Amino acid sequence: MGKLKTSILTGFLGAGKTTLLNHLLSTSQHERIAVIVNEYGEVGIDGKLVVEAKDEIIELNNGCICCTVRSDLISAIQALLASGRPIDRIIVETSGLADPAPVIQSFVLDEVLAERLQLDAIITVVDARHVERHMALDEAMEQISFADVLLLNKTDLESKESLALTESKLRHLNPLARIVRTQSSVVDRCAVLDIGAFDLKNILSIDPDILEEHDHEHDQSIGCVAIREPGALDPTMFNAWMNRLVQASGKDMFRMKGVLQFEGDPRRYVFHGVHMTLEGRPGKAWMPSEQRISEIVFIGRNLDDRSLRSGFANCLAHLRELAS
Ligand SMILES: Nc1nc2c(ncn2[C@@H]2O[C@H](COP(=O)(O)OP(=O)(O)OP(=O)(O)O)[C@@H](O)[C@H]2O)c(=O)[nH]1
Repeated sequence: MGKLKTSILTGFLGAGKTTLLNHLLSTSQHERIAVIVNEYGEVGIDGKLVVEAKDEIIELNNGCICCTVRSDLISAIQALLASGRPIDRIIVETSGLADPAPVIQSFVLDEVLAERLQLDAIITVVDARHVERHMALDEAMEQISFADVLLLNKTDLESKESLALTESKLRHLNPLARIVRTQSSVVDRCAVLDIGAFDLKNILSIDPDILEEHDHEHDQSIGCVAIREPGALDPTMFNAWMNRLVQASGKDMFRMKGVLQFEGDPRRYVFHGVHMTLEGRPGKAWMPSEQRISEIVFIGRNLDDRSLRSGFANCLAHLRELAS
């Protein structure tokens, strides 16, 4: 029995990992792909944004796959393998704050994973617009250094000159990785899957201690606030609040994402923020039988939990009526 190909998708918060995952799933034809999605926050949004229902999606939330939920990753994959379900490939999307080294370590050191899986490549998505800012953070640097393929994404947002400069910085940090420029993470599957690029020797040359167990810590000032709320939001108030929020704290607000219930709208509203860039679009309609709940996650530096919660509450339509 051949080993099951496994790819790790990594890249800093908001770089375009889920967009890439969706692209790979929607162009997968008959392949059966098991997807493991890891999110830092206790409310998992990515699982709801992954397109293909035919594929198996395992969510590992409330912690980073590189530390708190690392053993969950190993157990989830072991359970998947033991289930005997037919699978052609595994794709693991790490949280945007994950250090890839301990994740790689799990694939090399765990006996079951090492025997049954073949780590095909580490694919790192880089946000061309925010890469400079992200490079100040260890996690982002590690994600770039360990990559076998670097997707320089969001090319639509930057000039040719800026892209060339970023590419030379990436090349300096990781001379071995192939760099592919992308918009909306659209890439030829052959450039990222079944490329057999992962090589432990390369990884050991970057980090000779990678196979040693050692504790690592994330920057303690970076945190997460997650809100789940059944009340409908007033879209005008919500948009105004978001604009004020990014003006005031866009630098430290790394990521916002949510699936929201807007007053009078039969569809979900899918919302993304990456620093100052905000994007939203209507999503799937709510089913009559399901409870409509807005979920939003904020990840950033020195987040003010109380003010985010009260800002959100101020946008609730039923409170607006009470106030007037
Ligand atoms: N302008 C532009 N926006 C993009 C591009 N690729 C992705 N985005 C947007 O960037 C935002 C984040 O994309 P995701 O795919 O959710 O990013 P992610 O890396 O999975 O985010 P986290 O899981 O939170 O770390 C979304 O609003 C996307 O629509 C691109 O090439 N250009």
